[in-house]
Amino acid sequence: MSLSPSIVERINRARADLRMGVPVVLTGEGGGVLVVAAEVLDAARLAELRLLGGTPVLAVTAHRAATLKTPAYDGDVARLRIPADASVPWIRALADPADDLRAPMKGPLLAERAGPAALHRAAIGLVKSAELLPAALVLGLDRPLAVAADNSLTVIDMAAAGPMLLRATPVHPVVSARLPMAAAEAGRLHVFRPEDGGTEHYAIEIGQPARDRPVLARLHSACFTGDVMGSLKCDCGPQLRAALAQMGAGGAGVLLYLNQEGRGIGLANKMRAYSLQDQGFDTVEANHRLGFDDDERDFRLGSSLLRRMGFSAVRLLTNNPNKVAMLAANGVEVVERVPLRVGEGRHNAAYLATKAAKSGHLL
Ligand SMILES: Nc1nc2c(ncn2[C@@H]2O[C@H](COP(=O)(O)OP(=O)(O)OP(=O)(O)O)[C@@H](O)[C@H]2O)c(=O)[nH]1
Ligand SMILES: [Zn+2]
Repeated sequence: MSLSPSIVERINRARADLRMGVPVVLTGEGGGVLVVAAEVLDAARLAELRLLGGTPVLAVTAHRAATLKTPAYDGDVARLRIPADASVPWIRALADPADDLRAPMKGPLLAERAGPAALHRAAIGLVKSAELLPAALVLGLDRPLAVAADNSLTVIDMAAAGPMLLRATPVHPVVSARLPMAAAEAGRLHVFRPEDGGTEHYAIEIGQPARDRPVLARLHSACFTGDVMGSLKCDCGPQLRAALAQMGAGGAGVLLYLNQEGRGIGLANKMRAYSLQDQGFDTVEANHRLGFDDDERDFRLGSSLLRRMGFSAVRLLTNNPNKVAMLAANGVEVVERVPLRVGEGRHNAAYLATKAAKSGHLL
């Protein structure tokens, strides 16, 4: 076995680089490109990047391009040309909708149509998976490997990385220990670690549920604001507590606490979405203006964890039919959907109505 990092490990290293503002080199169809996450771009790096020659573009999603009133010629992606005199705040404003209403962008923005966009799409995928705004400054390189070597940059070969990014990351148990809780004294917390070095996820097992019968289960996505701070903007905190209480009362259950904050966009982006909601956009529109899909979660994770724990059938506490469908599609039978309607109030009524109207949540 080699001591050098595998492709999966290099992808994770690239995520860390991108979060710090360090460029990453992607190679594949169309040669090679240098990528910097727009959110953390600074003037010094932009100046260095310009010295390499060529015209950088900002790769954004079609959702963000629609907000910027620019056509997305590459389907789900648009490549916006960055003028030679563009400043860092100007580039950031293309990526970040915070000031869209106060200072509408001065157009017209020019989008590239020629050439492949596969590496641009990959760049967006990488910055997104690093929980940054989905926008990347991308510069085509004539000699990508030489630029990477000269500057000690991480290189990701997309031919090797692509399949890795598409598959569900395997998760492995790390430790478990007894955890008596107010809702259930017979609790146990299991920690699972993904193989790609990403965030750990937790399972709370209540009682000793039989593995050969459907278990009362909940897939709960992390919500720091609701679960911990008691936010009234969503129903997550009351749902978490009600699910544990129901499992405690019945003597058995399993609650997966999945670290997919903000439907998979991370807390910083969720707070950006909240700020847009204060400007009048609903939860789905806010995600789109930021450049995200409505829901960026990978629900395959829930089925992997359940199967890893030996469960193959569940009675699922949820109002979200996508969770039911994704479990079924990934080898966990949902014998019953158990509705979980709690915590509705003045501050979250519109949020819940939008989820029902636009995201298919059941009332
Ligand atoms: N992006 C975004 N995420 C939000 C917002 N409000 C809550 N969330 C996140 O939405 C997720 C809600 O998770 P869950 O309660 O497990 O899922 P759900 O899709 O509502 O389905 P059920 O509760 O099972 O019916 C959490 O990750 C929250 O952090 C919002 O306005 N924007
Ligand atoms: Zn919440």
